[in-house]
Amino acid sequence: MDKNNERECNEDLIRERRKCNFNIEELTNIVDGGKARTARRREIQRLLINDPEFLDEIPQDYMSHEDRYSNELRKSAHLMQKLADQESGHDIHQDIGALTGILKDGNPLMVHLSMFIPAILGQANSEQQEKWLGRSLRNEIIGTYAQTELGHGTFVRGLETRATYDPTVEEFVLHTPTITATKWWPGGLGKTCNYCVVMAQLYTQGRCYGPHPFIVQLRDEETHRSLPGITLGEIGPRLGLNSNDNGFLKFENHRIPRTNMLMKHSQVLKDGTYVKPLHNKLSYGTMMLVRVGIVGACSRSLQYAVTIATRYSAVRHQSEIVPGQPEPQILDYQTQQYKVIPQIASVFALIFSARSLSKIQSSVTAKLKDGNTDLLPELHSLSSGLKALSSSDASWGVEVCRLACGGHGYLASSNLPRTYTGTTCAITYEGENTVLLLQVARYLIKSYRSIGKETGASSVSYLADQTSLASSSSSFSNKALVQAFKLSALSLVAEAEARLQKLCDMGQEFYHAWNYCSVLLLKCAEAHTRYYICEKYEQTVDSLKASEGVKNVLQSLCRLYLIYHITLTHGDFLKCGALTPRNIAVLEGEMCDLLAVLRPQAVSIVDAFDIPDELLGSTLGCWDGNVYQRLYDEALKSPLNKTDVPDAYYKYLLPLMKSSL
Ligand SMILES: CCCCCCCC/C=C\CCCCCC(=O)SCCNC(=O)CCNC(=O)[C@H](O)C(C)(C)COP(=O)(O)OP(=O)(O)OC[C@H]1O[C@@H](n2cnc3c(N)ncnc32)[C@H](O)[C@@H]1OP(=O)(O)O
Ligand SMILES: Cc1cc2nc3c(=O)[nH]c(=O)nc-3n(C[C@H](O)[C@H](O)[C@H](O)COP(=O)(O)OP(=O)(O)OC[C@H]3O[C@@H](n4cnc5c(N)ncnc54)[C@H](O)[C@@H]3O)c2cc1C
Repeated sequence: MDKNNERECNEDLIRERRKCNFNIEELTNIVDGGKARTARRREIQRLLINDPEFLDEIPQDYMSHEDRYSNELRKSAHLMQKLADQESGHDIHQDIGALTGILKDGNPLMVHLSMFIPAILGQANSEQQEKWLGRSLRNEIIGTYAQTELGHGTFVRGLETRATYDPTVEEFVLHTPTITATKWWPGGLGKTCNYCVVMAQLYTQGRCYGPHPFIVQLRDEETHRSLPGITLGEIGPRLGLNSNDNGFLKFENHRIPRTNMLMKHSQVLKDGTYVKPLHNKLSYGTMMLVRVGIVGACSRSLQYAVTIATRYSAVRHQSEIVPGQPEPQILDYQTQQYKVIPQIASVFALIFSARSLSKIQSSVTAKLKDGNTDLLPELHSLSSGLKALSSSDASWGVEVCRLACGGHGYLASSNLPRTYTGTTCAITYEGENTVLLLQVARYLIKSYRSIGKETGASSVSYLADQTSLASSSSSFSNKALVQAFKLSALSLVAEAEARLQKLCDMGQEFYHAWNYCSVLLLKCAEAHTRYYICEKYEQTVDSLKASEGVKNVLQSLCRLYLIYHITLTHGDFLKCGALTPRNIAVLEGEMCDLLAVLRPQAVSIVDAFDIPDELLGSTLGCWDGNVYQRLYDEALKSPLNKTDVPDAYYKYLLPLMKSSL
């Protein structure tokens, strides 16, 4: 689509784009993380969208279960080949964002890329990397990450798969002792992968040392047949991601060499001696890494959904605001603005916190190389909290965007249903959100109780700021609003700690008290993580070197985000005295003003997300706004439209209609 050719474009969108008062390209660079990143993303996307191999012969929704898998595997393999053919020197994980939308519904090689290779990088020692890293990067072997079992996903310590060391032959025996120990869910496990990293309980010298990672060959490298002692299969249709072959796996006393235990952090020596790691949760490192990646992935899903909803809201006319006047664009309704524009604001919140988290991760990783694990709990807490809030915010945001598109948003061709199912899964996988938030709460309570002890953990240093509890601000600057979030989080943590302590003082065991307070603890974790996001948003926008137009747009979006979230949880702000009822009323009024300020810029802001139509894949969100013709053309692709009278009519309807004659 030639974006300079206005003749092919819907008139409403032309008018919207003429209202733009900022430099779109500059904002695109901010979204991508710099000019060079924008250029790289565009280079990759051009490479992909001009390649006919990525086209589907028929829309996926009309394909059989087998054909969907096969079609997506075809494209995934082609994509991997294409990326491998690219000039070297690029980190493929940096480029993952650019690939959003090219593979449509959970591709079978995703976990190879996002977990198997990172597991080798993070858990294998240098000899093991020598053996498996190059081969997996060259796609000579394809792997997955097999941790979850039928009986246990959340509680990793409860996994039942066993890896028992046999020093006489220097091998581990992998075994699935019960039905509930069957590995269940890993992406690509069913039919695609020939290797995997398995998390299994390590037994040596008669003792269990807990879950550890092992690399296991599953299928013959020539015939692709499952190896003896291994049962593999696919788990069946899911809410979404149905092009993937999420699988199951059972071991029947399957033997692997000792050197297949991934030994970067802990080892089993030839005689069976266990050498423990520097920190006993280092074997959970792959999960932590992916949680960081999920924050960025959620921001991208939301960019897709809100681009579709905003453009559609500009094109769609319905009802009337002024009686008797022409039907307005639905984007003119304040309630529609309230659906869509906070989601635009949310995209930037997620982008900026993803970037901040990624920086922290790099510095923790660098420290780990020197044997320093001090900041691991901080990273665990932040990555858990941000994974949880980003996935729930984005899932809710995508759903709101679908609702904002009325009936057409329910159509597969809008690409909103698939964007939703491809986002909501992140609430569950890689650590179910409630469970991760309770991990954050655990860290908060522990930190609160150790106030005064220097831990170097900056995300919780505010818990020591007891004086701020008593002060409510009369100023409404963005900084002051962030302070209100801080106060709200601090007061919730203080309240939860006091409640826990009271229950313990009354004679309850700590773990029962914990469970009894867990709804409040969840709120603490959410408030703490929300404060983190708001603080990063405010700081990033404040310190941004940008033109006045871009800065103004981002300031307004940031302010909208702060006020929107205050209004959603205003009870917490009132309860701790951070804000008064009058303050809340004033802020609610200001929120509506901000919606009006941002409304004329909305289409241009989503244009700055710069998502090519071919990747957006939506009849409602295309750049030219030619919505109705596209909806009609897509409907014609339904196989039911091949004939005027379907066979089913003769088989079922005709006999029914004639039965009473
Ligand atoms: C690389 C680019 C990536 C791009 C990504 C793009 C998008 C991705 C797309 C698709 C891929 C994803 C597919 C999905 C794959 C999966 O789902 S894999 C399976 C994931 N499974 C989970 O996440 C399981 C969740 N459960 C857990 O993580 C743990 O069981 C638990 C943390 C909930 C509890 O562990 P447990 O061992 O029972 O510990 P506790 O007793 O609760 O706590 C003891 C202390 O340990 C601390 N801790 C726990 N985890 C960590 C950690 N990772 N690091 C540091 N510390 C940790 C915990 O805070 C406790 O500390 P204290 O004793 O000091 O309080
Ligand atoms: C699309 C998809 C892809 C996946 N891919 C992979 C993969 O590649 N590899 C892999 O190993 N796994 C994978 N998984 C599995 C995934 O990681 C688990 O489903 C997830 O960790 C949740 O575990 P669970 O299913 O055991 O849920 P459960 O823990 O059984 O959760 C059920 C309910 O119990 C609650 N609950 C559980 N424990 C607690 C607690 N301690 N406190 C309070 N509430 C609790 C939860 O909050 C939830 O409401 C995938 C899952 C999905 C949906």
